[in-house]
Amino acid sequence: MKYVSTRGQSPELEFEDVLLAGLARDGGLYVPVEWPQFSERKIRALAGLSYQEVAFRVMRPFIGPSISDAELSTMIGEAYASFGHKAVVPLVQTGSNDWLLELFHGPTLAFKDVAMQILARLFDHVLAKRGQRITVVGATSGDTGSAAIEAFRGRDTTDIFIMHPKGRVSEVQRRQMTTVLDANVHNIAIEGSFDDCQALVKAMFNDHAFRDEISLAGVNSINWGRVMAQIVYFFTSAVALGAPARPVSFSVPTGNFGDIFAGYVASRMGLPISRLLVATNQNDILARTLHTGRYEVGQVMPSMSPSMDIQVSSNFERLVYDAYGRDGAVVRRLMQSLAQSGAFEIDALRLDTIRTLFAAKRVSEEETARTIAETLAETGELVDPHTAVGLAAAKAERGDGATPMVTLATAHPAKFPDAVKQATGVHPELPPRMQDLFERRERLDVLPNDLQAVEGFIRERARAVVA
Ligand SMILES: Cc1ncc(COP(=O)(O)O)c(C=O)c1O
Ligand SMILES: N[C@@H](CCOP(=O)(O)O)C(=O)O
Repeated sequence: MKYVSTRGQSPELEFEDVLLAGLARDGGLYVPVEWPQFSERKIRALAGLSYQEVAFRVMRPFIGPSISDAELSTMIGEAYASFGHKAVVPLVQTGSNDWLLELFHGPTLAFKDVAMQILARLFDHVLAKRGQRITVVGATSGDTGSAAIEAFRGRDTTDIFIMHPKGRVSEVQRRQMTTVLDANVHNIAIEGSFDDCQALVKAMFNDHAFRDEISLAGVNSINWGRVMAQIVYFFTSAVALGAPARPVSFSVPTGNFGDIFAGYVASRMGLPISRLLVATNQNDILARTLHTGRYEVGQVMPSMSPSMDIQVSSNFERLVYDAYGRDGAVVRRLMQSLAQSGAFEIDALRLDTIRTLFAAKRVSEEETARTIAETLAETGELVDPHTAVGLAAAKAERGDGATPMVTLATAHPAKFPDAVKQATGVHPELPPRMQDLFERRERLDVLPNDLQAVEGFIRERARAVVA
């Protein structure tokens, strides 16, 4: 499989190079040149397989022959061995045709573990083969960072620098990152928002001299490997609910558009998905875009679902690229407009195409709190605020209920204890292995939202620096 940049001005790359490249050198995001196709027969054959077996079959077509079947199987087996549930991502029924897909049974209690655990192993495999070291730099609103740190800690091939917005992640999220004291782990609290952190990552990728000097790599969902691994659970859950014979809808709590884009890819691969519901909190740029066609960046408003406090939603570029017939020149023009004026317009024709699969709903803070309380009362499930955003959107948009509606439960409630306690009076407990999280020592550095300052800090500490 070859990969192209959404901006059309970078050379085509093979999987292993895309994995290490992160952002394309023209500023675009990599996507496969074509979507692998799963016929009805091939989808039917997934029924009854383990999560690991489905993961192998879904990811295999995206990964080149340089990684053998045996190597890939081993990596998948190791990646999911640490999950706290045998099904890896269990489906829980919450209504007559309503389901929660629990994606939080990994080591750091959020859906990011599903991709990050395999991504780190793929990185290690490729780097060991090439005798190469890299410097991973990531931006987080709380969950990507902890999952990445957990997956990459102690690895010889990698230094990892994670930037989070100072004071804007939950205390559990912060401590999950800052109490990991391995020498290759570096936490930076940026004086700014998640969007500032993400803009810094992109600016570092676009600073080609710096990028080459430190062998920069990315683990945010700009990295195709992240999206690829997230496609798997759309397949496992849809097949469990009757696909290919029966279409399924998904409500996806959305920020950076990576998770829901994985659902879109599953649909392009042949999985019968009836609706993909973009569920946003009050930071509703995506809901506004799907309603009006105008993608316009506003001020980030802190919310009780802080991991989705995002205005610049990276992966939307991948959807725009497809919607415009994979025309890199159009994407370049739209992204230039975004950089210059903070907005771009999608024309009516493309918007209609997007709306054939996607719908969107903004969920207020009040609705989120109410949904956490109602879900506990009606189903006995304690859900986190991000999942509650998905549930509230699903309830509002589910129509006559004839199609199964799967809401992605993206984080464990114990990551956001204050919001959950306030809504329900119940304090969600961390699993026993994390009970001492609040007693562990923290290590982090605070830096201004300034590219030079951050690059200087990384240059000083990264071991992959070319002298
Ligand atoms: C708990 C949680 N839910 C939902 C999201 C949104 O996912 P995405 O950014 O892939 O849209 C995030 C972060 O991105 C998250 O951490
Ligand atoms: N919500 C995310 C933000 C980064 O998203 P990513 O999927 O692009 O890594 C987080 O928790 O950090």
